[in-house]
Amino acid sequence: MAPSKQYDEGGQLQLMDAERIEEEEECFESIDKLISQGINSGDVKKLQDAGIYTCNGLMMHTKKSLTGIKGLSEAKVDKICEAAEKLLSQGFMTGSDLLIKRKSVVRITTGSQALDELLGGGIETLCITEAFGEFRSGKTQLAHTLCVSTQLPIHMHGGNGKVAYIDTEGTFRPERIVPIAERFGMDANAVLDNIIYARAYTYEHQYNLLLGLAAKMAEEPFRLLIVDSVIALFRVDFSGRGELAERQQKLAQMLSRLTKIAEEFNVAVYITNQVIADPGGGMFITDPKKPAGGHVLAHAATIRLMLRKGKGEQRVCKIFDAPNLPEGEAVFQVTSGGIMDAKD
Ligand SMILES: Nc1ncnc2c1ncn2[C@@H]1O[C@H](COP(=O)(O)OP(=O)(O)OP(=O)(O)O)[C@@H](O)[C@H]1O
Repeated sequence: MAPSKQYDEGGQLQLMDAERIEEEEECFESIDKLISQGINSGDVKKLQDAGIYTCNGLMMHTKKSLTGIKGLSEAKVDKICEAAEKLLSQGFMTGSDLLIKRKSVVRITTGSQALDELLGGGIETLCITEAFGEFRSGKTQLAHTLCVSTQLPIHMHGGNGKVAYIDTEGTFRPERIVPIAERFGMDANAVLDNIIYARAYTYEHQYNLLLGLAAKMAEEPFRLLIVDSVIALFRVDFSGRGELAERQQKLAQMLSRLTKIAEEFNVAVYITNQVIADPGGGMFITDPKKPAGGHVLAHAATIRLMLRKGKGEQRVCKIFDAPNLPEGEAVFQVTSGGIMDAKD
């Protein structure tokens, strides 16, 4: 196994030896382990070529989709799934076991204590957090701050891991990372090296990037995936009412992929969303805006945050929907050093 990375006292990501990382990081079974269960390496390679790098990821595919992989017959797929089941204990678990599993959830600081408190500690791994709001409400600035804070060690409320950034609007600015890294006392170049970035131009490109990401996440310790914005390309590539059903179906597939990545690799998925006018909101609603993406997005995102502008550089975050967080709001501020607590 290649050497992986760890932080020194100053919070900087450093190379660490393979054994230590194996103890700490293994939350999935590599697909190579199927070979020890009698699956031939050629078939394992076919799975990898199809973007499946872990047994956990394999179990998230239906047999129908696996037999769609060139060279894998139904009989082979049955054998492969049986072998993967032996390596994993899927199926039912007790509530106590689940509680232990939930202990692996990492919460990554947003840079603002008030916002962290609202979120129960920060942005969680194992699920999707969505931020929606008007333009300039701070969604992308929060994404930039998370790019840096994810690399902090756990005891500094970071995620001790790398970041993958999919940008559909061309709004990522590496130069913004520099002052944010400096604010956290980190070396900006090292921080930038630990962010992998891709610009997506079509919804298909966006989906294919996610498939390719599994290979990287199986090899290196990632803790955050950002898609900014998740819906923009769908709104461009599908136009008009006639294409709405197809758009929602493709969007659902992509969101399902994001959920699986979150669970397979214990990463936090942070997506941004746009708002659309809500003509159904009625004349008594003061701000008739709602998140785009309809029910499909509403069901996929576990934690939904609504951002809006406050006075000056202040922004307000409201919990719009979350299974285990009380309703509430937090005020924060966008600064050159990223997201911080509001000054007054
Ligand atoms: N270096 C900086 N220092 C202070 N504030 C900044 C800095 N850079 C950006 N901002 C603030 O962040 C705001 C932009 O926020 P952001 O790009 O996160 O918006 P957004 O919600 O992603 O909007 P959009 O939908 O347009 O992408 C700017 O209006 C500005 O107020």
